[in-house]
Amino acid sequence: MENKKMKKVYVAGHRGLVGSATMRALEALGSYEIITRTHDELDLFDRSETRKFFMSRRPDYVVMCAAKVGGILANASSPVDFLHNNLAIQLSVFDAAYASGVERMIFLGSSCIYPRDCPQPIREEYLLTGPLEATNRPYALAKIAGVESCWSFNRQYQTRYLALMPTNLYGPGDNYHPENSHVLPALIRRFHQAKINGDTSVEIWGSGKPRREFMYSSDVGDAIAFLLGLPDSDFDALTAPDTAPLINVGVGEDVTIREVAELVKAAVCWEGNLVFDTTKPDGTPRKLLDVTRLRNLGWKAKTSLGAGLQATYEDFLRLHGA
Ligand SMILES: NC(=O)C1=CN([C@@H]2O[C@H](COP(=O)(O)OP(=O)(O)OC[C@H]3O[C@@H](n4cnc5c(N)ncnc54)[C@H](OP(=O)(O)O)[C@@H]3O)[C@@H](O)[C@H]2O)C=CC1
Ligand SMILES: C[C@H]1O[C@H](OP(=O)(O)OP(=O)(O)OC[C@H]2O[C@@H](n3cnc4c(=O)[nH]c(N)nc43)[C@H](O)[C@@H]2O)[C@@H](O)[C@@H](O)C1=O
Repeated sequence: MENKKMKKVYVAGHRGLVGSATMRALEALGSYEIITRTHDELDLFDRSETRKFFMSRRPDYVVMCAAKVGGILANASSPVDFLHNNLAIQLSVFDAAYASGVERMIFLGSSCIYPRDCPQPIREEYLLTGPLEATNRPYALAKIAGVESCWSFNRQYQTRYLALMPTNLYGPGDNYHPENSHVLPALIRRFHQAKINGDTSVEIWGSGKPRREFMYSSDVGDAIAFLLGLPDSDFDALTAPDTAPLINVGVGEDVTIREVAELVKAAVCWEGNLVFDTTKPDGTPRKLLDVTRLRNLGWKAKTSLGAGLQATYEDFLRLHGA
């Protein structure tokens, strides 16, 4: 029987929300040799060190989960960091991946790269058809540059780089910072604190009317493992030089922020009133992804919002105490 060499996968940002979910999914498969570096061990801003690492370890595949990431307020208050940090990391990794002959790369974009007011659900071809949402324009532009890098390398050098556009994500090990995090971890923390303190009301940013599509991080990890492991014919078709190499990753349904706040309130078992602070930004009114392309390849998310929230709250309790 043929003894096939295990593919060596470098998961960049393996301790983050998506990176840790990717690690779980790839480790469960048992068919890859996984290599990692913490931020302290390898700062991906450093192009020369990044190139040295790639040339010495020679990964076959790369999953690019390292990025500057944050919620609506973090994006609005540190636009330079969201633009420049992401561009810097991307320049280092694309350069090193090409120089060292990486066979397949999965780059992580985000659903916020699509135009603010584009038709719903959002199809991949709506990219660059209209103005972006102001609260995350710098981050979105950096990520659009990442998609364009994938496509440009595929066109100029016949590489196989694929950009995934995940929807809003949440799950174990998320960032629970009160101001800088995304809505779900922020609300888990705030409702939990209200329960401990015996508070009778909790503040929710914005009007509660924006709609968001939420995906549990283990599902995005599974989607990454699924796409990374596609047969050559399918992966080549997704990354062919004449094709925009991007694919949406979502669950196909969304809820309002008011509805998700009610779900978190129930998961935390807290009784009280929601108070909407309309001095805070709403951001994009809606960004529901069309996931037909991914479903046609044979992948679908498994975790319901209710089950994912319960598991995430249990993880929060483990990390931050009951
Ligand atoms: N979270 C979400 O809702 C969504 C995320 N995405 C995308 O998924 C990807 C992963 O996001 P997520 O897991 O949430 O982010 P996290 O912030 O949880 O993880 C990012 C990881 O990148 C590492 N990192 C950041 N800067 C550097 C650097 N200069 N050198 C080395 N490592 C670095 C971080 O390490 P350290 O903490 O030590 O700095 C961390 O481990 C991103 O590209 C993001 O845009 C897309 C859609 C939604
Ligand atoms: C993943 C995605 O994440 C960001 O975009 P966003 O979807 O707007 O993400 P968010 O989770 O921060 O907010 C979603 C909604 O929820 C409301 N909201 C209520 N109360 C809280 C709250 O307490 N915290 C936060 N953060 N939001 C709250 C908030 O006002 C908004 O209407 C960008 O980084 C973008 O670049 C990106 O990629």
